[in-house]
Amino acid sequence: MSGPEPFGARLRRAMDTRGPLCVGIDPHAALLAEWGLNDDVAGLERFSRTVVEAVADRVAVLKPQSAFFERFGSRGIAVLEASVAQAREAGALVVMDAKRGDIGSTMAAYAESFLHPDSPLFSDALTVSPYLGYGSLSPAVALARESGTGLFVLALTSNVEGGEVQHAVRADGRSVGATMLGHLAAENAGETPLGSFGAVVGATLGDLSSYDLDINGPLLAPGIGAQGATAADLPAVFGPAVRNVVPNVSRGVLRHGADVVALRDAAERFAEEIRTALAAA
Ligand SMILES: O=C(O)c1cc(=O)[nH]c(=O)n1[C@@H]1O[C@H](COP(=O)(O)O)[C@@H](O)[C@H]1O
Repeated sequence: MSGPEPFGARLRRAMDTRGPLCVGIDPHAALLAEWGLNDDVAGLERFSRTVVEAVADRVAVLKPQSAFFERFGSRGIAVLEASVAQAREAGALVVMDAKRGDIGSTMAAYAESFLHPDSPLFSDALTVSPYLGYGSLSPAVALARESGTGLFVLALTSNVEGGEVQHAVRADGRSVGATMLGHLAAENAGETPLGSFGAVVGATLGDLSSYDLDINGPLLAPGIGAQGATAADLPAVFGPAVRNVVPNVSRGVLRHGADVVALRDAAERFAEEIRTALAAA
């Protein structure tokens, strides 16, 4: 019996048809103010609905940042549920950015919250932290395989503080970040056209040629726009793995709101810069 189509295959198709851009839905209080919205549930709802309306029918991936919804408690979560459903309905894949990570039994509950088809927050993929040990993620890996969803595992994050953990060198001489990439390569072995278990690798990190980024899975690359990286940096940072990169832009697009057309144009400019960079790679 064949199960649901795996996330990696669905993502590859979306990237090939729509381009690889991921737009973040990050309703910062400062952005709500810039958009002329109140920092309340109505403002949150309007913000998220506008972003979804502007880009969910054209970009491959939308990535809501759960923290900005959790800030408003249960009513914020209700807005998040609606945003996920609307974005998926419009044909975008949704990566829930909740960065979950815990011991096995609790991890299983986190996984069910986002990756079980019956969950109100069911998403196409979830960001997870492997820093309780990669093996602690195994319930999420198992559920993702079953439900045709994916994971993005924090491997080499875009923030400078990440280095003290991710660049730390283990007794076997490999860095922690490289070890996470190795686990993901094993997870994705033999999958075509692309595995479902991705890594988060910041676009801000400069030359990564000392890392083996060939994990046969997607590389979610935040850091373009507000954090200083550009689309033109992608080939130099990612080398041959650039064709599996899903570049994320949040504030770089969102600061152009509150108008649907302005947001759409901003996303299109980033998408075009990414196309140009990849064509030259
Ligand atoms: O997992 C992530 O998405 C993530 C990982 C990382 O290493 N760095 C990083 O910035 N992010 C997220 O990516 C988004 C970046 O937003 P902007 O800097 O506004 O484009 C935020 O939602 C961050 O939480």
